[in-house]
Amino acid sequence: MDNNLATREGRWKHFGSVDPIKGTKPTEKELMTDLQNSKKDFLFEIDHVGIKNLTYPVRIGDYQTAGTFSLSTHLAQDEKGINMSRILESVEAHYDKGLPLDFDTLKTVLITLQTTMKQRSASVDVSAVWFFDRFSPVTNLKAVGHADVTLSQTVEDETVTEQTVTIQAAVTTLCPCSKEISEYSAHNQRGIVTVKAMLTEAVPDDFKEQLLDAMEANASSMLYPILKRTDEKAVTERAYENPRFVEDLLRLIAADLVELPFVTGFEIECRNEESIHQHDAFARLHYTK
Ligand SMILES: Nc1nc2c(ncn2[C@@H]2O[C@H](COP(=O)(O)OP(=O)(O)OP(=O)(O)O)[C@@H](O)[C@H]2O)c(=O)[nH]1
Repeated sequence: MDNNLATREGRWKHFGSVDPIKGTKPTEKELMTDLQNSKKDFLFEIDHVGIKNLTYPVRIGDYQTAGTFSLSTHLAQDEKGINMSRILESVEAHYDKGLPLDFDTLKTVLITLQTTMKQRSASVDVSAVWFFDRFSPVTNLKAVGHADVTLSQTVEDETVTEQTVTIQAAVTTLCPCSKEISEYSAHNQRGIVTVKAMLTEAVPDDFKEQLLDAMEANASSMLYPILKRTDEKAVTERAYENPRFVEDLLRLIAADLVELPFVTGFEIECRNEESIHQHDAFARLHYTK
């Protein structure tokens, strides 16, 4: 074998790598131009500038999961750019085996971000799969269920000005019309429920659980990871006893959300993946208290 191929460096050169040139630009940070910090009239202030699609570990309860982050700040008219590296530094400052995915932690991240960027507002959206313990209805066997969750928050001058949570979960709906007109049986389907709730700044620790309960308890049946025969009988009969049109489910969830004191408004969409059609049925409403 060619001696040059016995080392990495030799192989790299063999495959076309070349030595770095002796450059003329500074290599020490203090001597580098800080273009982002240029000050003059740049025509417009910017509402949001930052990063998207950042994947970073988050913790929800006992489970660690992957969060997809968007983080941004305001930018004044006389500043050319933000120091983007400080966004990750602000997240890292509050990292503890994953970033705890709750509004208190997000607020501390945003205040760190706003302060280090010297801007008047900062915003975050984090989407993650929310894993939780789910027990089968009769045999009480534990397994892991999941829903999709997005937490969004904006702070201005260290005050929370906007806070929302979006939860998407799947349920069973059994068709009331089918039950009514058929000699036996009724078709059912998987319903996808999405709730975006506008929240007061103070929320109870179990705010996600309360919202998910409104979404699932009002369906014909909720979904379970493990079902033994006794569970399956209970789930099947529960669905037959609680038939729901897509409109029924939407309105019943809305009625529960109106009663939650920490919810100031909401948007709900229910979409049924129809089992007797190739299309889906859907209903959507928004409500401000
Ligand atoms: N402002 C801005 N930065 C960008 C953009 N795209 C990439 N960057 C990155 O921003 C990084 C520089 O981050 P800064 O935080 O400004 O680095 P720095 O000035 O050494 O950091 P400080 O010591 O905190 O001031 C570079 O590595 C760029 O890759 C962009 O469109 N706008």
